[in-house]
Amino acid sequence: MTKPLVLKNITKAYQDGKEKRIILDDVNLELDKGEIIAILGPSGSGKSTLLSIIGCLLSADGGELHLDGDLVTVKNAKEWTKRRRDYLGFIFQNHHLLPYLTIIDQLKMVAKMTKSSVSQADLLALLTELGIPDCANSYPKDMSGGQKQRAAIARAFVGNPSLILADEPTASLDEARGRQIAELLRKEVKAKQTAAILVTHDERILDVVDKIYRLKDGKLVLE
Ligand SMILES: Nc1ncnc2c1ncn2[C@@H]1O[C@H](COP(=O)(O)OP(=O)(O)OP(=O)(O)O)[C@@H](O)[C@H]1O
Repeated sequence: MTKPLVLKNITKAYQDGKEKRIILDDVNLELDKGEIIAILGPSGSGKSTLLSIIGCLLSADGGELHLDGDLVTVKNAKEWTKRRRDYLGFIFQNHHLLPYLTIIDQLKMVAKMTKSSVSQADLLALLTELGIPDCANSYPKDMSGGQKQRAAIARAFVGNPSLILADEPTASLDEARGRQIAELLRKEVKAKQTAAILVTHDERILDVVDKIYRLKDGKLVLE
């Protein structure tokens, strides 16, 4: 079975004055379809760096990144954009919704960009699954933080990506809403058999994930 993500011996270092600081030191990771994992680690441990490499936003110094069986070697930005569109969905700490489009129009735009043949009814069904059918024609400014994050999850799933990358998706929400968002994410991952990586400091949501990894001293370790 093709895995949504395989990382082999990923390395990354940054120049710090005259010194080279190793941030990722032979990181290996595999995800199966329908698997949701969390990556924890103290501030500065390299979580964003790792997520950026997986998200085709930053090149590794060494190692291999395979998305859905496709080896991503090209450093050409056009190829990266295509990889992001074909394989990935992103969820950020602060929703990143467009202020000037209604939610349904934002979903339609992603459907068009990813060339996926979803109907308006499919998109409305997705919003219903996420508990915000009434927000279809709303603008982000008229929605609560939790509703916006639900819309951001919906947007990440449009186009059926094989892997969702979520960077601190609950950080801007209170405990109850944070949990609801994490549980919804898990439900969608399982229903759609997408894989997902949650980078988080939020230890309260760790029971929704299948596996917990910690990034420490450049190494990714399974708990
Ligand atoms: N472009 C860069 N040039 C030099 N150093 C960098 C660069 N980007 C990140 N770093 C350093 O690499 C280390 C890892 O940063 P990264 O942002 O990946 O950590 P993080 O675990 O995501 O932290 P946080 O939880 O605070 O977001 C940090 O020490 C940071 O200062």
